[in-house]
Amino acid sequence: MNAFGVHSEVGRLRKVMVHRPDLSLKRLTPSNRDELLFDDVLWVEQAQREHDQFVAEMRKRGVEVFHVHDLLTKALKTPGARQWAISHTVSPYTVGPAAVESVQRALENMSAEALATHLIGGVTRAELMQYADRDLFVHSLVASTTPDSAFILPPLPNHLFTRDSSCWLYGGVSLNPMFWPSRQLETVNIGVIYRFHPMFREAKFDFWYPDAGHGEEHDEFDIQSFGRSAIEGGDVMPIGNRTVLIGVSERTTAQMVEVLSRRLFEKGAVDRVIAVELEKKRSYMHLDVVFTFMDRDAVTIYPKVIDTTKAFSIRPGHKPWVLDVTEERSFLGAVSDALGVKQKDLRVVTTGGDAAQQEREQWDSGNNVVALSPGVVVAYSKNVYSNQKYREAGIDVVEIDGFEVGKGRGGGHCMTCPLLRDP
Ligand SMILES: NC(=[NH2+])NCCC[C@H](N)C(=O)O
Repeated sequence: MNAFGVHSEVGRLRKVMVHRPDLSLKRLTPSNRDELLFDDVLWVEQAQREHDQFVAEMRKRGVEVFHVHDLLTKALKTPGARQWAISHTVSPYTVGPAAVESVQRALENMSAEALATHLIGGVTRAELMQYADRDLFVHSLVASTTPDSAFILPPLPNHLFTRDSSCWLYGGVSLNPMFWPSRQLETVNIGVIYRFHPMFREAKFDFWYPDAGHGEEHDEFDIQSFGRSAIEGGDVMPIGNRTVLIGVSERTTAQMVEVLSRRLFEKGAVDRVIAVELEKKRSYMHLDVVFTFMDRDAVTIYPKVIDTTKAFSIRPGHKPWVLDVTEERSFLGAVSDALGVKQKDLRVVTTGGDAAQQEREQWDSGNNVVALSPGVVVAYSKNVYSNQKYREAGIDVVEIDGFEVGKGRGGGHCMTCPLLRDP
């Protein structure tokens, strides 16, 4: 068995990457939380307790859990990693041309652990000055006009949602160009992990996107080339049977679905991509907030969105650069067809309660469950109406608290990046 690869949405989860709330979440304030895509500030210690509970439930069931901060610290100790991380994070685009050199030098002076902390948690001018030369002030307008407590490098609180910055599709991984500027640097950190951490360096797997190998010798990864072509892992699901579902959403463009589909077809990794169109709206920012799998033949849906959505199947065309795109009669019909389940046998469980309760629980990630094995899912305890329905449908629901961690709008599915999962 390969060390990494994700072959379904519900097969036994064996390895997963998560991010424990840390400095980056302490940086959230009422004035920056909007731009940082959080609906409120968090009580970070409580968020940590909730996250620890989530991790404990997974470990109890045999899942090997890796933390982003640990992986990044270790990766940064590999020769070349520090330089790659710093040069991809600190550019004229992030700190202004005049400060690039001094900020890079300052980060060079940090230990691997401190560097990981600040690549995730951002760095204020005051913090940076502990590591930087005084000439930073003389040359940089950015440094001169940034107050001490303001950021020279931004915090990345959405690292909490490891689902989005990268995603595994069968035997390879995609490092995703993310839609909002406030999330784009996450992919650099995650890229450092996959490129330089010994555990990944020693493993055999493909990079679906960008098309690059391990390490600095294949360095096509350039944050500044991120244009309109965005994709986020919350929209992407390898459901098995050589099929991938991808939401075309606020965060994932049709252009990028084509790019990734073509690449997966060229590499012979999949035969069919089902693209599902979602309204571009914060509450439905990704496919996985309105639709997730609970069992081989069971899904949870937010009916208001899924009942009316359009879906298209994309298959390899007659020439390598051509794609065959056909509209499906219904999204759930296409999903059952791809799974080899008769549509009438697909168990579709809707968000619980009346219309108002459904809207509230969808907002609180009631449809965003993560399966640990077929029929066993993790869900927030606050979604009482939905959880009860899942149980009535025969699903084993493991409840965790999500009062604080949920404020960024994500549940168990968003907070996990599966690294190894059975078919
Ligand atoms: N896979 C997901 N649904 N992730 C949720 C991401 C939430 C995050 N605050 C954002 O807006 O980007």
